[in-house]
Amino acid sequence: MKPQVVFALGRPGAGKGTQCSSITEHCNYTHLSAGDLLRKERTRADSEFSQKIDECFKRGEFVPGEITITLLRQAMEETMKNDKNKFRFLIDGFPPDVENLRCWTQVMDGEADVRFILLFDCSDEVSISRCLERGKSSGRDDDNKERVEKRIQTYLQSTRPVIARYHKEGKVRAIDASRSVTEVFDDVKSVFDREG
Ligand SMILES: Nc1ncnc2c1ncn2[C@H]1C[C@H](O)[C@@H](COP(=O)(O)OP(=O)(O)OP(=O)(O)O)O1
Ligand SMILES: Nc1ncnc2c1ncn2[C@H]1C[C@H](O)[C@@H](COP(=O)(O)O)O1
Ligand SMILES: [Mg+2]
Repeated sequence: MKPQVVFALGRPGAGKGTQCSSITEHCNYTHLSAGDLLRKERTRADSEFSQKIDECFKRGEFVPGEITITLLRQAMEETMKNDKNKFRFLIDGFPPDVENLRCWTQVMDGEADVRFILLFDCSDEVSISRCLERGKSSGRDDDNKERVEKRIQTYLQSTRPVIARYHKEGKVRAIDASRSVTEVFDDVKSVFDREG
């Protein structure tokens, strides 16, 4: 089966990771977080990509699409090799910019279908307050006010153009992510029920 992909995008702390975990429990989707795959690869001593990933993270730049897509592709192939029924993927935090989107289109068009984009919509205030709260226990070095504000600016400048492109194709399913986890998930479930 050709992989069926849903991208989850939204401001930092919008709840992408939280909702994606629930989706995998209720629907037959495998959750892949681009950020988590990159953070893991960054620490692998034998990785051909770790140095480049480290440089990009330190500079606050996005890792080139070639690397991120290689990791996503490996994760998808591994999942499908273990269970051929697992061909539905929920990819969280990707594509973060038009360069990564261009690369995805070049490499993956024909190999995977992008079904729709789940857009978790919330204000800057909600984004900041959730990241700061998460920062009390997450251990993530980007969960502080300065870095979150910078990540919001990057989201607006770099990720919004990606969303605009998918919007033109009628593929964006926007959800008000500022409500409670359960209320947001009710809407998420409705989207998956409708889209199949
Ligand atoms: N609807 C919600 N209401 C209140 N808190 C929430 C909600 N959804 C998630 N949270 C909490 C859980 C986390 O501590 C924090 C951020 O959620 P998380 O799912 O990690 O966001 P995210 O994956 O979109 O952020 P990032 O892009 O930074 O990884 O907010
Ligand atoms: N190419 C990339 N795709 C997604 N995320 C990337 C990429 N290059 C660097 N990153 C960084 C940006 C953020 O620091 C994290 C995103 O992780 P998240 O858990 O979604 O906040 O990864
Ligand atoms: Mg996340």
